[in-house]
Amino acid sequence: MSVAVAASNLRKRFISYERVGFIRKRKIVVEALRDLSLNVRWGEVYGLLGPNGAGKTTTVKILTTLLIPDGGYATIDGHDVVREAPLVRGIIGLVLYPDKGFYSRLSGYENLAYFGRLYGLSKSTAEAKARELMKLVGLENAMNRPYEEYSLGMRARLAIARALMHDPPVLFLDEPTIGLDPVSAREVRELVRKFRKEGKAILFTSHNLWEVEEVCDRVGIINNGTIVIEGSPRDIKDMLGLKYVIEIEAQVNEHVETIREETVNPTDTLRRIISDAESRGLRISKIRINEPSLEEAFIRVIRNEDR
Ligand SMILES: Nc1ncnc2c1ncn2[C@@H]1O[C@H](COP(=O)(O)OP(=O)(O)OP(=O)(O)O)[C@@H](O)[C@H]1O
Repeated sequence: MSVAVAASNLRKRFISYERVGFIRKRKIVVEALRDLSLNVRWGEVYGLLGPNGAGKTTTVKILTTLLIPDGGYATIDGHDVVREAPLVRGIIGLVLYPDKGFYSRLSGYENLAYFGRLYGLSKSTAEAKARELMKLVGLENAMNRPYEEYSLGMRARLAIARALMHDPPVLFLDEPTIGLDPVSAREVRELVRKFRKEGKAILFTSHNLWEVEEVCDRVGIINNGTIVIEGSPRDIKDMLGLKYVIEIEAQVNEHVETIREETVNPTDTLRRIISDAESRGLRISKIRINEPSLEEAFIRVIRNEDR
């Protein structure tokens, strides 16, 4: 699988001011990114996780040409995000939270058609695409209602539709399910899986770790501006040595025995427990395996880092 998004040693500093007393201000330097590197492959959903202020949005903004890094470089399909910014904009779709830039008096459909024109589509193509995408994101019944009347969930769906107007092969979805009800959030996850199947590369951020675990092939946990651990959710749990809990209920005649073991290697442990139970003439009636969650991994990583 080749690389769609490549970031190498990205650095970004913000100069800001904090108040000291009523009038005086003191200059502060915020190191938002410190040598951040990551790759997203074609046909992959990459989840960027991190606590508030870790640098996720800054990373997304650099990769989508909205911010210029102070150091390092990044490419999208081999094109430099700074030197070839206009070209890069043509091959990426972006959903940024909170979404901005829709025209409140225009309908959802008119907004999409308008952005389609900005992407260089002809009037008829933009209108056809707008109709198709309103349907895809489940807004066909609200096509002609003004944007200002849209609920939070409808706005989130429209933002996804806008990101798809020019059919980009690379998608950046910054908290695309925030504020969505469970049914709508599931529909968005299904859309993301559909895009992956089509071979698109998707960078996804969310604070919902359960969701990230369900949708992402690989995850990078970012803290204080750099990736501190990366891999599939399973790999990350293994790297941290998180324990699975295996519980087995076994019977001999009327007697029920519960065997419970914590392990980092569930396959081998399960095999051993089953063979021990069988050699003792026990009949296994229930097996339960509790997998550690990505949330546990996340908390472990961030706590260790902050120590
Ligand atoms: N324009 C700016 N000026 C000053 N500081 C900024 C600016 N934008 C971001 N920062 C700082 O950079 C750091 C990283 O911010 P960023 O928005 O990338 O975090 P994040 O991981 O997306 O956080 P969240 O999960 O809260 O959205 C934070 O300390 C933030 O205060």
